[in-house]
Amino acid sequence: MSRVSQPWPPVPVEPAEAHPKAPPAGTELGVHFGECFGCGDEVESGLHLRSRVGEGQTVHSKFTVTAAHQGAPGLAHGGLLACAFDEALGSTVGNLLRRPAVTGKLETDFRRPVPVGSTLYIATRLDGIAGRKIYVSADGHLDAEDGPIAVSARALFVVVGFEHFSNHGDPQALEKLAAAHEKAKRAREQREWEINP
Ligand SMILES: CCCCC/C=C\C/C=C\C/C=C\C/C=C\CCCC(=O)SCCNC(=O)CCNC(=O)[C@H](O)C(C)(C)COP(=O)(O)OP(=O)(O)OC[C@H]1O[C@@H](n2cnc3c(N)ncnc32)[C@H](O)[C@@H]1OP(=O)(O)O
Repeated sequence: MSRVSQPWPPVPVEPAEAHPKAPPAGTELGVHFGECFGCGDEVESGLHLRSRVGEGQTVHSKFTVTAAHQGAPGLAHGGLLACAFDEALGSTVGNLLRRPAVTGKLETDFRRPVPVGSTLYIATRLDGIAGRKIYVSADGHLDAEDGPIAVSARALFVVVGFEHFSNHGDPQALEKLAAAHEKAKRAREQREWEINP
């Protein structure tokens, strides 16, 4: 079977311009929800993925594989690696475009094993927009930002109304997301104050 994939994005797209209020390059992005398995600080065995805005339409994320993330002995579970990419890609869409969106399709290429104890550096870019459809892709580098690519992913996110989360999930979803957003903003201001008092 060939590794050659279909053209990407699969449909004609407009360039994805960052929202005028998108956080600038260098900004450390906070937890979007404390109970999120991908980034939440309240989930002990979660991925605790952390992200920083890069230059252009990019976000740089990283997470360290622990014993809680194993599939085969000593190796990361592929589904958890896919989760890390869903989080990194979703964070890129949400923070750079500031539009609520959910994953419609997520494709992963697993190229090298990812051992427990290694850190995956995930570089994500916005590839384009077609109406409500947002195309985004990422490479996961092993143990360094320029390390070998262990996993690549590409995804379609579909823009939804904020009511998607309260109608289909927790009725308090919007309040919980807003509270997490405020907490992340305060933490960011505190960090900036410590760096530039
Ligand atoms: C998650 C938190 C978000 C919080 C947002 C708040 C603040 C944002 C700030 C920061 C966010 C930070 C971090 C976020 C981090 C992680 C994110 C994790 C994301 C997830 O983990 S999220 C869970 C998994 N996700 C789902 O739970 C989706 C279930 N699903 C549905 O809810 C519907 O399925 C939906 C809404 C996708 C579409 O439904 P719909 O009825 O609204 O629209 P429709 O079906 O018409 O699709 C419209 C156009 O997309 C095309 N299309 C759709 N799906 C396609 C597919 N699979 N392949 C090819 N094309 C597809 C159609 O073909 C059509 O294309 P066209 O317009 O050209 O005809």
